Amino acid sequence: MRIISKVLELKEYLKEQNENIGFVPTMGALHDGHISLIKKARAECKFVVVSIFVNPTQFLEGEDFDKYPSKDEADKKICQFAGVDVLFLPQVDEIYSDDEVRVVAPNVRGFVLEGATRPGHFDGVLSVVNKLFNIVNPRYAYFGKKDAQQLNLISLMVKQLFMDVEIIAVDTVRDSDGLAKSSRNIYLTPEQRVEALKISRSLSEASKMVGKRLLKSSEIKAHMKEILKPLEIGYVEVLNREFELISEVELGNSVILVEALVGETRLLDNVWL
Ligand SMILES: Nc1ncnc2c1ncn2[C@@H]1O[C@H](COP(=O)(O)OP(=O)(O)OP(=O)(O)O)[C@@H](O)[C@H]1O
Ligand SMILES: CC(C)(CO)[C@@H](O)C(=O)[O-]
Ligand code: BAL
Repeated sequence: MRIISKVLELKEYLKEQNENIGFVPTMGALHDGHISLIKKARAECKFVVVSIFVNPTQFLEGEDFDKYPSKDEADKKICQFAGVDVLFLPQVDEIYSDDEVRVVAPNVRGFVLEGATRPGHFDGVLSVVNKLFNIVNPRYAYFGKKDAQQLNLISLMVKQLFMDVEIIAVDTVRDSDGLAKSSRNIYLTPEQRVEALKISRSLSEASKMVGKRLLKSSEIKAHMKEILKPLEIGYVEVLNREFELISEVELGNSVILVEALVGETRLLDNVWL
């Protein structure tokens, strides 16, 4: 595995590889969710690039940019073990300059759900993903369904900017008790971790309701909100795969999403039905 920090060095190195590149962008502190993205890329592509970059522009003032978990040595070992060809570790001052050309998230889809609690977050995500795609020039890029809105907006960017990359969505990996793996789970105390299980439970209960053909969004949301008590709920929504609100679950075309605060940690989860 080559570890490269410089943009031009990476571009030169990738030019020598005449293979389709599979790309997995991350912010590090790698866990089984990231590993499943990397494994899928490894299985499907001859050449795999992983990036680790804690992107400052997607954090709002007062968020956890300065304390975002970092596990450099463990991350390198994980990538090596998973058969990654290149680990890209760019520096902030090479990725960004003072007066930037900007990518802006769409007015509606970029400012609802996560975008409502974190206005501007998706401008930062799309800007950096755009830059990373231009640097790596991947044929396939792998993103987790856990961050469903991010996945939706990146797919939209690729389509609307006519980019030559295929976005591959990867299922959410969970702990054995159901909690979706997330780098931020390490912020949880043991008690908060137990509370956090209400999030995945609310979604599995929602799936059961749908299994019994109770499809009304309002009923599903009310039931989930009961289960989530007393957590502070960011949102509970039933959407179609185009990310539009729907009043009834459409099987094969729906996503139920939750965001809740556990202590000070904002956790996301969703189920695709
Ligand atoms: N549990 C998971 N299952 C599958 N993919 C995941 C999971 N968690 C994260 N990913 C995906 O890994 C990629 C990198 O995500 P990131 O490095 O932000 O990790 P994260 O665990 O989502 O971090 P955070 O705690 O900040 O949300 C994204 O495409 C994300 O959707
Ligand atoms: C896609 C991403 C790597 C952009 O910084 C980040 O938002 C993430 O890790 O999900
Ligand atoms: N996985 C989402 C990255 C973020 O919360 O900034």
